[in-house]
Amino acid sequence: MSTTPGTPVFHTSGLTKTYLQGEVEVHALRGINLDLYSGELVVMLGASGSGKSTLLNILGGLDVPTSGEVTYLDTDLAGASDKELTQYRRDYVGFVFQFYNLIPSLTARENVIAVTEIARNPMTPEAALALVGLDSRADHFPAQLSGGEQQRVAIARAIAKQPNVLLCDEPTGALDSATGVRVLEALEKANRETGTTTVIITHNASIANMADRVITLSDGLISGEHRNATRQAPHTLSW
Ligand SMILES: Nc1ncnc2c1ncn2[C@@H]1O[C@H](COP(=O)(O)OP(=O)(O)OP(=O)(O)O)[C@@H](O)[C@H]1O
Repeated sequence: MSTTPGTPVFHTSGLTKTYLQGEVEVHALRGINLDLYSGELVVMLGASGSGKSTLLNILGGLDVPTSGEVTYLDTDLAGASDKELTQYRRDYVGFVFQFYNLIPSLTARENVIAVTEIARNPMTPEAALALVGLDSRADHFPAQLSGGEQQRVAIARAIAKQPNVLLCDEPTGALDSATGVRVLEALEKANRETGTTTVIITHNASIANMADRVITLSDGLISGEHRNATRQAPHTLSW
């Protein structure tokens, strides 16, 4: 299955990000021109330091660019205030990070509820946990779950508010291949069943075949882009 491009959700043009480390300027992004489309699953590849996290953080409203344009639908993310970015993240964006950031004293269900309580249009915590195959573990605490299961709870938490976009930064980075595949299956299913525009960043090229589209970053620039004819099921991937 492969989606055809629909409406652009994100648009960037000439996007740059420069960090100052002491006296030294680090050019993390050096002119990114990119459109991301509604409902697509994009894998973003690139070596360590190529700018993947910086780009994802700007798309997710966690950081702002140094120059250039970045819009989410009609919202200008480059010129938004902190308050507007907070609202944007709360209403539209789900994040999944390499380390799961679950609250250890809360069960899986309660970790999801922490988000659904403040969301505008959430699914039930049970539905979110069922989507990642963990409905039977809802009353378990993070310490009673494996790394892969904890990451799936983190995915349930991210998708429970039904975000328009799901941004995943190395979601399998801390996991072995078999466990990572189950996490990718949960992300693929969430994308397919909820239509959330999904970006997965990784340095692991094996993951690219599950995407509608693959974008490669090198040294702060897009160095490659291709569309897969079909999306390969995550269970066929290994590394
Ligand atoms: N807060 C910061 N302050 C200074 N430099 C930074 C900061 N964040 C990122 N950088 C630098 O910007 C460049 C791009 O970093 P970024 O984390 O976006 O790359 P990445 O492709 O996600 O790498 P990795 O795969 O290792 O996470 C790197 O040279 C990094 O050291």
